[in-house]
Amino acid sequence: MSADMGFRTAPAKQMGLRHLAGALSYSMGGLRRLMAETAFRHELLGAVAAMGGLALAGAGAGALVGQFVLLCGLFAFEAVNTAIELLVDRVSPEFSAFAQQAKDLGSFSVLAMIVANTAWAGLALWRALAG
Ligand SMILES: Nc1ncnc2c1ncn2[C@@H]1O[C@H](COP(=O)(O)OP(=O)(O)OP(=O)(O)O)[C@@H](O)[C@H]1O
Repeated sequence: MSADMGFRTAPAKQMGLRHLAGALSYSMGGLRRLMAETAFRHELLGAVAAMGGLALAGAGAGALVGQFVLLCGLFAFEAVNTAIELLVDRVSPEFSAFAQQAKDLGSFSVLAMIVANTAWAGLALWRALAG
């Protein structure tokens, strides 16, 4: 059986700090998988531009933290959307209304976060430059 097919045995359950270290390591695996997505790499570039632009414009700590939190939300939604796409492609490789709706809903969740990030960045930049 191949590891690529997802047939590996699940690791044994850990407790305490080992559980925390395991969870961190699984999350880093998710991040590595997310880096393979073009959309996520574009969002990372946008994140650097937004945080860098706000810092250069002299935005306050509140504006920077707000942007950071919204960017974390965007990355989280992108990760969940990618997971949905993987599951849908596995469950319904053929055309189906279920697959289309599931993917389009995931896609909309990412779009909503992009709009929220853009609105925050625009307002914070305007306030920093005007004030
Ligand atoms: N199995 C399917 N059945 C029906 N519609 C699908 C199916 N797979 C994808 N679609 C639809 O086709 C469109 C494009 O989907 P696709 O997954 O290719 O999006 P994408 O953003 O290009 O994906 P990727 O993240 O791979 O670049 C979407 O509207 C999606 O809902």
